[in-house]
Amino acid sequence: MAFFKKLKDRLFKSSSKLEEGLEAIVQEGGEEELVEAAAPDEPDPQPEPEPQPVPPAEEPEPAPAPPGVPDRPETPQPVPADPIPEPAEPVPGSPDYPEEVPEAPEPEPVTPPAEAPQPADPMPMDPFPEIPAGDPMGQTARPGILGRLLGRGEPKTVVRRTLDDDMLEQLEELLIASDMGVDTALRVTANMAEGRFGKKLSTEEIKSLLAQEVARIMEPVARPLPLYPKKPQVVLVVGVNGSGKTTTIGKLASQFRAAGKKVVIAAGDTFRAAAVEQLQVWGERAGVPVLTAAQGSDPASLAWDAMEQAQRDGADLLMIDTAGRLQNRADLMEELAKIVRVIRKKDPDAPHNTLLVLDATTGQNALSQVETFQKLADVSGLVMTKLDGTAKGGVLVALADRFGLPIHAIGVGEQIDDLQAFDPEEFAQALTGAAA
Ligand SMILES: Nc1nc2c(ncn2[C@@H]2O[C@H](COP(=O)(O)OP(=O)(O)OP(=O)(O)O)[C@@H](O)[C@H]2O)c(=O)[nH]1
Repeated sequence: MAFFKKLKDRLFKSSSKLEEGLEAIVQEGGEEELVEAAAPDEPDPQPEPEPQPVPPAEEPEPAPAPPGVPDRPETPQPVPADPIPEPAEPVPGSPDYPEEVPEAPEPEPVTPPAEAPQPADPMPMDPFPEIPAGDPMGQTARPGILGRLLGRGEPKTVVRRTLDDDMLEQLEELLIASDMGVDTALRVTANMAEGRFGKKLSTEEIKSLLAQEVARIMEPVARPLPLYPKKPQVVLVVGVNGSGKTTTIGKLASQFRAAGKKVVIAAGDTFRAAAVEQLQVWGERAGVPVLTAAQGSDPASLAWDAMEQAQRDGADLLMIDTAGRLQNRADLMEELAKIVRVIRKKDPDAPHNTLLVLDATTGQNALSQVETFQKLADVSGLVMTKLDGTAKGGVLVALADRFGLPIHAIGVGEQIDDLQAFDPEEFAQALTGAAA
């Protein structure tokens, strides 16, 4: 599936929440204006995003689905029960002459007719029939008809609202409610307003401005996991229990393996049998060996063994899962520090990456998790999971704005291929619902 479509589909909760909010703000104080209908036969620009796979190997994506759906022909209007009185009797045989004179108007209050009656000659009130694909009628019809069929020439309206203090305040509130955080929401709205104060804006224009601002903030942090010419490159994976560490390790392992890399996983949360089993399942799925140790044994000792095996096997990548018990931070800090001390005996530069896995559904809580884990470990980058099915996708903007840590990937589902490289523009469009 095209990356953009997938992300947009999966982020629909965040996007629809923002879209609805923006729509409501503009409708509230806006005025309807007449606009020229856009020429529907203009070429629709369809940028083809080239998503960067998380591992270095290119994962070709099929062309994305068109981001915008062209205007559908007008929905057929049910013929009013009381038709417009005809000034004169239509002549039988004339195009206006109805084939059957109805006995009496039959209102259908519950279900509209599947197909509105189609008198021989279309009148202005007639529903416009759909043009079947390839129907030459669409080519040969009179320009007026074609224009009408395609919606051209129809008077269209758009609601625009003047950007004033009230509207700015509402926008700020909406962005805060979308988990962007107060500071980021203020900065984003201020930037959106710059040079536009007192101007009239439609929902689509605001969405597009918002998407630009979001993309600008996200651009510097969209960085794939850096790969070093080190064997093995050690990736320590940290995060609270349930954030998606195991799943992310499995997905990453699978992608790296598909890119031709040799991967070893160490199940470093030795206290939780379920966590180890889960990692073994993912290792199997990814076709990658998972090193485990007896329950309750020292994770640092497992890390040492894993380092030895990875070196022996000539592995490119060693991913070490860790415990996520924040209840006892001192213990966790010591455990992580010990793992690092031990692997540094084998490679003074290890771990080369310390990935913090965050769960998007926790919203603003993700910010405090970053702060906590930065104290516990030397976090080098983030993976944000569960962006599908949450209305809290805005937290990623707050994270980028506040910490500037690289976002290496995002999780958009529970399947093995549901880990995507982070693309700031596509994310911004998916989040705001702006057209590409
Ligand atoms: N929808 C969705 N679910 C995810 C995603 N990533 C992980 N999950 C689910 O989140 C739950 C927790 O994921 P785990 O990978 O087990 O999390 P963990 O951090 O390893 O948790 P512990 O094993 O408890 O330490 C599982 O049910 C996963 O299927 C994602 O991107 N989207």
